[in-house]
Amino acid sequence: MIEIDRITKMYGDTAAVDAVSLTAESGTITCIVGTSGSGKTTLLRMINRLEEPTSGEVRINGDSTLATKPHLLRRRIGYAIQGHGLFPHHTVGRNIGAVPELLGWPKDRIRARVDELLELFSMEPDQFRDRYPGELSGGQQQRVGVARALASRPDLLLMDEPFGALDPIIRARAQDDLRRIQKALGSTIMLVTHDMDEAIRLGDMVAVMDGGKLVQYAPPAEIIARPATSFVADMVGEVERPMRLLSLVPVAEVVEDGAADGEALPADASLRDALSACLWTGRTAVPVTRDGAAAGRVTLDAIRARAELHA
Ligand SMILES: Nc1ncnc2c1ncn2[C@@H]1O[C@H](COP(=O)(O)OP(=O)(O)OP(=O)(O)O)[C@@H](O)[C@H]1O
Repeated sequence: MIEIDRITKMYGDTAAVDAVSLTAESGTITCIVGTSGSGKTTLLRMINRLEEPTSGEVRINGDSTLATKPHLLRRRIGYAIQGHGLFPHHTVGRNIGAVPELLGWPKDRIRARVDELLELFSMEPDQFRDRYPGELSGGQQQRVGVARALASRPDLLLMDEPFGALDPIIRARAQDDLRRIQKALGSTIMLVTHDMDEAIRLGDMVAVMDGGKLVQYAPPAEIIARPATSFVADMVGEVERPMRLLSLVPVAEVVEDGAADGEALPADASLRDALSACLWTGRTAVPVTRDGAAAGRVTLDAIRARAELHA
């Protein structure tokens, strides 16, 4: 569990981060979202003490980060930034194994971990282990950067706009990969982004920052349905709220008995996908499959009911 307790950073008379408190459960993703200058990066960098707080503290599994020397703390906390920061003259394998090497892991354990991570990130170890960063695409470099941050099984992974440099299609894939890998490894992640879509898509919890203050800390569905301030509402975007709500609900939640014509959707597709399928085919229901077998249908009425605000 990560507890951020009234943490503040002053630059002169200005609070870049103003008494922010939040608790993140282990094994979850927390997305910190806000406009430029709202204090997101400063908040993130106070967690691994790249910035020292003016006041307040952070506890990781109950221990204050102030009790550990910063360089030792940073070995327990992974850090991935936009542009990945790989060592250009080291192979992919050495890049990923950098922190385990610092921690003195035996060579065969490092090698096994590097291969395990490459496989998780869908990069064939034999093909990629000995390449140099310059021989990879931008998306592959970014994956190696995240793999490196995860290599020592850190208590916590901090990510600052990790997908900022990727084009939209690769970015969506990178987000899906991160979600899958986070679930597989049970990692705890805090991720900074200025993109509300990314925060909603990735976060178990979303922390919205404005002018150094935490203005809302809630699950994505609540941020969309009940924005705490007009700033949060603006970030969510009024017109897009119904579509955003639909994108959070799997078809499985509203599937009903019965048949429908047309191409079936898997039960883990979102209601946004189902709506799109209905509109595109001009039908009022789409069939649903689970593990390849027919599982019923989802109707336009059921989708509509979930897109309306019940606030
Ligand atoms: N070293 C510093 N000295 C003085 N002011 C600083 C310093 N670092 C950050 N600030 C100020 O603190 C505020 C918060 O900055 P921060 O980088 O945390 O914002 P951010 O939300 O991450 O923005 P961005 O998305 O643009 O990176 C800004 O007003 C910034 O100018």
